[in-house]
Parts: sequence; C-alpha cells; structure tokens
Amino acid sequence: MTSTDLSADVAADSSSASMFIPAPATPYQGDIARYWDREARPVNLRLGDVDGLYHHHYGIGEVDRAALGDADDSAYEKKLIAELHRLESAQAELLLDHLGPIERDDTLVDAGCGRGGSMVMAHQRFGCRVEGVTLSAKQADFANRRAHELGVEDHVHARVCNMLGTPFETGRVAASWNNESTMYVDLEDLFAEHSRILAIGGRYVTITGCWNPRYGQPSKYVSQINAHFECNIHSRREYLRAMADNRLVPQAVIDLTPATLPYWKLRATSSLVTGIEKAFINSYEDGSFQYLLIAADRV
Ligand SMILES: C[S@@+](CC[C@H](N)C(=O)[O-])C[C@H]1O[C@@H](n2cnc3c(N)ncnc32)[C@H](O)[C@@H]1O
Ligand SMILES: CC(C)=CCC/C(C)=C/COP(=O)(O)OP(=O)(O)O
Ligand SMILES: [Mg+2]
Repeated sequence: MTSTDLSADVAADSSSASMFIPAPATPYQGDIARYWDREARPVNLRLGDVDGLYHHHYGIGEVDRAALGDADDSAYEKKLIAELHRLESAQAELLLDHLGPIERDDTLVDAGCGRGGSMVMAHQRFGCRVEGVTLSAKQADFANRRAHELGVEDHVHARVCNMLGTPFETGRVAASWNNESTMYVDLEDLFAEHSRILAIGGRYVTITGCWNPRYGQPSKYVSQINAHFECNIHSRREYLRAMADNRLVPQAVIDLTPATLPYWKLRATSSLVTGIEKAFINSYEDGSFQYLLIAADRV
C-alpha cells in the first residue's frame, strides 16, 4: 500500500500542525489539549535532550548500575538522566517488537503520539511512514519540527486530531498503537476506530497502566494518578472486553509491572521527581495497578 492514498487530506496537510486545528470534540478533550500544550516538565525535556527522542511514557528493564557509577560523582545526575531515558526508549522498542513484520511501504498510526519519539523510532526501524495524532498543537508542531530536523519529514508526520475519529482510510493501516494514551478515551470508541483503520490481519499494540480487577476497585493511588494527569485509568478487564467487541484478538498480554518498578525506584532518587513517583510505586507494589502490554490482531 502507498502512504499517499491513505487519506485525502494527508497530502494536503503541511508539516505545520497548527494550520488547521479542529475544535475539541468535548470540553474534556479541550482540557487535555491545554494540559499537553502547557506541559514542559524537565523530566521529559531533559531526558529527550539526551538523544533527541522525546517521550511521554515510562521505562522498563533493569538499571545498569555500572553505567550510573558513583552517586558522589559530579557527573552522576547526568548519567542518571541518560539511564532513565535508556529505559524509556527500551519500553518503546518493546512496543515496536510487537508490531510484527512491517514493510517499507506500510503505514503505521501512533494514536496519542505526544512529541513523537516513538514515531521516529518506528520509522528508523522499519523505514515506513508513521502518522501520529495528538490533541495538542504544541506537541504536533514539536514532533514535526523534530522530524524535519532529522530529515524524515516525508515519512513521520503528526497532526492535531482526535484519535476516536481519524482521517485515515478504512482497512489500510498495517499496524497501530497507543503508548500510554488509552486512559484519556472510552475504550469501545477507541478500539472501534483502530479496528476500522487497520487492515485485516493488521496488528494493534498498547502499553498502558490499568487497575487490577482483583483489587476490586481503583485504589487511592490509582485515583491520585488520575488526578495528577486528568486521566481515567481503565481496568484490565475493560481492555480485553472492548478488544473482543471490536475484532481485536489478543496475541500477547504481558505484565510489565516487575519490569517498570526499577525505573520508578531510580526516578524517585533523581532531582527530576514530579511527586507522582510514590503513587506508581505503591500501586504497583500493592497489586492495585498493573503496567501491561497487549498486542492484538485485527481479524
Ligand atoms: C502520556 S502522552 C503519551 C505520548 C506518546 N504516546 C509517548 O509515548 O510519548 C498522552 C498523549 O495522548 C494524547 N491524547 C489524549 N487523548 C487524545 C485523543 N482523544 N486524541 C488524540 N490524542 C489524544 C495526548 O495529546 C498526548 O499526546
Ligand atoms: C501509565 C499511566 C497511567 C500513564 C498516564 C499517562 C501519562 C501522563 C504518561 C506519561 O507522561 P509523561 O512522560 O508526560 O509523565 P511524567 O512527566 O510523569 O514523566
Ligand atoms: Mg515522562
């Protein structure tokens, strides 16, 4: 499939995301657009500055203590930031590992693309076109500027768009994903849209935090995370139900909770703490919250 025939307005859209900004579908979406337009937390900018890949998701994997060296060393904080960033990029690599075989002439969709770090990584890995949507014009401009600086603007493009109603043609996308962006939308609506745009046999992947039905209800820590980010974390059961309702058949469900805890424990010791670290650590440790990867086939 060629990227140019994906949607009528893909070609018409320039690299500037702010040329045409659609009105938010709901007042809530307006709040979320403003939230991400204003966001400039050092924990995200300083980590992105390490290699120019800007993420708004968390990390997985063991901490490389040898790379960190001695905490008394004057270079320690810089090494710690590089290490946190390495773990966040490892998370995105794991998501990309689950997209399946992707060809250079395929198109991928990043739903809730943030500043575009994962999109660039996907293009670098597969050589294909990557289309991102975000509610934030600032984020889309940032992602498109980075794509331009890297000389990949022909293949990596972000736009301001509601992920529940994208302009992409039905059944033409090889794979799509949500990296920590499902907690802002209704899952039935979200998976209906992924199911619409994906080719039959296409792959959908999400990495997300969800509350654990075994705990009973969202814990106080989950409620703190919701309040902190103005989001609405779903339960694990809701994901599986909404996928089943929308022709998405899970092929892998991986509990990444043990793999993300080292990231949080390291981050809690850094100068870039935001105050939400304890809520993540406590909720992962008391079993009320899980960090999950789900990869599903569109059947
Ligand atoms: C936590 S950030 C994740 C960014 C990115 N996936 C990453 O891994 O760096 C959440 C993203 O979801 C986007 N988002 C939330 N609701 C959305 C919606 N209805 N349509 C499109 N994007 C949405 C926000 O604009 C933001 O870019
Ligand atoms: C797993 C869950 C529940 C995620 C909620 C969505 C979210 C805000 C992710 C990280 O964004 P960020 O990178 O901007 O956050 P921070 O500033 O804390 O690094
Ligand atoms: Mg972050």
